[in-house]
Amino acid sequence: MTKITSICCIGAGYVGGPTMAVVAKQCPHIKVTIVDLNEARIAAWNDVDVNNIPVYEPGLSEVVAEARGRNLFFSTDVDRAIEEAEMVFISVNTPTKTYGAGKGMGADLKWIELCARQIARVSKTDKIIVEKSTLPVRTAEAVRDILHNTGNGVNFQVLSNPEFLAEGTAVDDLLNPDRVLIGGDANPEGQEAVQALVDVYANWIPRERILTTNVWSSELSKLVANAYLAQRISSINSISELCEKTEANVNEVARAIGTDSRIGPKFLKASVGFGGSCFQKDILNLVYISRSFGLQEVADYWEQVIIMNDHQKKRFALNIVKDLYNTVSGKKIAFLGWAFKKDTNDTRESAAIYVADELLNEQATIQVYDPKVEDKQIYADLDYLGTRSPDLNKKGVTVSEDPYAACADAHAIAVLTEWDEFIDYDWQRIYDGMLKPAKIFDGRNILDHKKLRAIGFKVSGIGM
Ligand SMILES: NC(=O)C1=CN([C@@H]2O[C@H](COP(=O)(O)OP(=O)(O)OC[C@H]3O[C@@H](n4cnc5c(N)ncnc54)[C@H](O)[C@@H]3O)[C@@H](O)[C@H]2O)C=CC1
Ligand SMILES: O=C(O)[C@H]1O[C@H](OP(=O)(O)OP(=O)(O)OC[C@H]2O[C@@H](n3ccc(=O)[nH]c3=O)[C@H](O)[C@@H]2O)[C@H](O)[C@@H](O)[C@@H]1O
Repeated sequence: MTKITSICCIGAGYVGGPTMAVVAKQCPHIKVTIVDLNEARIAAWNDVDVNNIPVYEPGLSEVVAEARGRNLFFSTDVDRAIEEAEMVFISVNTPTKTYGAGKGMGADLKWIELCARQIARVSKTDKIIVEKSTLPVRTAEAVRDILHNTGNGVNFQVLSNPEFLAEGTAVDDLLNPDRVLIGGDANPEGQEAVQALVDVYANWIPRERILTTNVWSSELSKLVANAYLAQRISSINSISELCEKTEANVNEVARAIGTDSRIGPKFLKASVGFGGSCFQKDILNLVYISRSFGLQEVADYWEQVIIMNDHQKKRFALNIVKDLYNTVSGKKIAFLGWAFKKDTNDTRESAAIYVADELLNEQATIQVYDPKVEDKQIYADLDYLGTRSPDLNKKGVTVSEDPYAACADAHAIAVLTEWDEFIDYDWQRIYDGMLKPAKIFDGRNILDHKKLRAIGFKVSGIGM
């Protein structure tokens, strides 16, 4: 049986970095090298001040501090790390395609293919290749084909090992996962590779939580898990709109249904809409795959989750306009939060971007405060949409490092991210500094609405 002593991970992003740092922490006997083409990113992972690592996750800098230099290494020398490793994880980005067939729907697998070709070219010894990126079902077939047809005659086993961590809780999720999923071939070589990876995780995860399946079930389960989670959010968000028409309260409805053990309480928090790099991308991918097999009804069913989410983001923005007497032109709206959820500096597909875009179309001026997101990221997010010139985005949006300054002289505040610190602000002070009537649109239902109303705010939540 293969006992793994050296691992390479291609891709030092939000998944590769935390995942492999935890593997290194929990397995001091395994040398883990994380490689990336992005030199700035690797330099940041190697920064002498461990607080400057490029991914903000509670507890991550401590994990990196413990393992870095001992058995955890970050490098741009991709070839060397592949060559030295017995097991190579591929954890590169797999975004939605922006060109050609499947544009806007299918996953762009060009980085996966580049990795496969590089591994094939460089490898001089047998290796286990692990798909850590989220991939369309049957991608392993293509990876295997490239490895076997362009390699140096060495043996490769391809496993699927999708990652289920959520940002903001990545370290906890990795240390104590609900399950780890490993898909491999049924033949003896495939099963030996599966066992080698099971043995890595078994260093800290109880064996009964390590599930093994065939490769295709594993690849597909990742897309389905994200689709189910996102579907719950779109479902409760659809009900939030009905609540607003009927004087029902979506928090009460969520509690009432969530206490049914068959439904369960998680992922029932109505919001301004889900964001993050994966839910939308993975559902679009599922829709695209279904359509490519001619499964129109299946595709339409899942696509509705995205349609509902887009509606929720737009509805939030348009409610602000409506409530501010049908015009926000020249009015200042303060945004509390830009990240797609709390405890992360990640802004990919954040609802805040789309809400800002709608309000800028209405000629609002926006001042953003987010405890972890830098101004250049905010402008990059808006520029990426291509709705208006970078100059106009800079004119319409300013970024503040102080929440009180961001809210000063504003007509309204929109809460876009559920950062805990927002709850405990001195709301009287904020109220005093705002134009009246002072309005709050709580896109996360996190603030104490009763208390705010007592101060004098006009408060709108989601679904109430
Ligand atoms: N972000 C998340 O919370 C989760 C993401 N995933 C999946 O994990 C995968 C990676 O996601 P993230 O880490 O968020 O992406 P990311 O964009 O943060 O990181 C990917 C990294 O791969 C590097 N890269 C791309 N091609 C390369 C190559 N040929 N050689 C070396 N480096 C290369 C890029 O420079 C980048 O730094 C995606 O498939 C995603 O769907 C899965 C679970 C959670
Ligand atoms: O594949 C991925 O990338 C990951 O996607 C999600 O993780 P993540 O996007 O990091 O964060 P979530 O906690 O799932 O939140 C996603 C979005 O939904 C929103 N959300 C979440 C829960 C809820 O009840 N309501 C709600 O609006 C969040 O604010 C956020 O914008 C999944 O939870 C992970 O299991 C998965 O590994």
